[in-house]
Amino acid sequence: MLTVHAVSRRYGNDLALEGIDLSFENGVYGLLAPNGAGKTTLLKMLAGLLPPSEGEISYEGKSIAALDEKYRMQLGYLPQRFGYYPSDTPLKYMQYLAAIKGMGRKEALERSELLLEAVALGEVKRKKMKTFSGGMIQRVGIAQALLNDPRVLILDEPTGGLDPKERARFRSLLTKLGRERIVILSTHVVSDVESVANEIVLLKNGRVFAKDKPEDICAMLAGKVYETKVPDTEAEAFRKNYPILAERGEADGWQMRFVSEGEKTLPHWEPMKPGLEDVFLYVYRDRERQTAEQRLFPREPVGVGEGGRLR
Ligand SMILES: Nc1ncnc2c1ncn2[C@@H]1O[C@H](COP(=O)(O)OP(=O)(O)OP(=O)(O)O)[C@@H](O)[C@H]1O
Repeated sequence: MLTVHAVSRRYGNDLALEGIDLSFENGVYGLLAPNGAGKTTLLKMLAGLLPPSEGEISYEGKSIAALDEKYRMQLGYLPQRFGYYPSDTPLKYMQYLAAIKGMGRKEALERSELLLEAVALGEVKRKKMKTFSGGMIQRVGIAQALLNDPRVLILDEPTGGLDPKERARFRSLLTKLGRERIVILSTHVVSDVESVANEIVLLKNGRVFAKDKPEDICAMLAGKVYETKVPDTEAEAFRKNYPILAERGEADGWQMRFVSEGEKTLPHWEPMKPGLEDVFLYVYRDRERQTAEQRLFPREPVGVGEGGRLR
């Protein structure tokens, strides 16, 4: 088990994270928050690359700072940006990293080939990485994080640059990996983790806002999400009264998806099952930005989001 106990992290006088308590067992954990919320800071501390300003992180009951090398042997880490030589092939790059980790030549070659196959780069393993797309590079990053068959796998925004097919393949790889290790990944894209994470961690204002199964996180908004058609003349007032999760401009008004905290409902409000994206949008709603946006684009349709959902 990996535990975070009363951890805070400062940068100068700024407190990026405060009083973080978390524990992770085998499974997939999605660390979900908008940019700048402290995801990278938390992951770097979990990877032992950044010391907490206060508190302690321990693995199997021992401080990771004290375990040091022993912890690193159990750890796989994919940083947000990783360094490689563009003229290297993925196979050469993997073998080089395997050598650094102390693997013998034969084992390094076998393991590198196996992992490159697993991320569907087997056919291009001897091609120079400078010819690769962003998604292919990201898959090399995922493969290298698995070189030492880690018990703890930490991935910082691993799906950046992946196309929808690559994302789907990555999600199925995650599910397999999470069966026998701790997998923690950060993202600000809800659909990356909604279907595969055993638990979601939401960070807000430098603290843990929630840590729960996706369905229990969604239950936070149970009975509070509705959709309705609002005529143009009433749209402005409606937006002021209710947090809007999504809206779409149509010929006869606005199709609004919104949250109502009150007991009172209207007959033409259609109750909706809340999804993780609804909770994300609600928890991280930014009233000032929404107001400014509405002033700038008062009648612009917002469009349809991923998966055909309104945004
Ligand atoms: N080295 C640093 N020096 C000063 N402030 C930092 C440093 N690293 C991060 N911060 C600040 O700490 C806060 C959290 O940043 P962090 O990078 O952890 O967030 P994040 O959720 O990972 O965002 P992103 O996805 O954009 O990387 C931000 O306000 C950021 O400006």
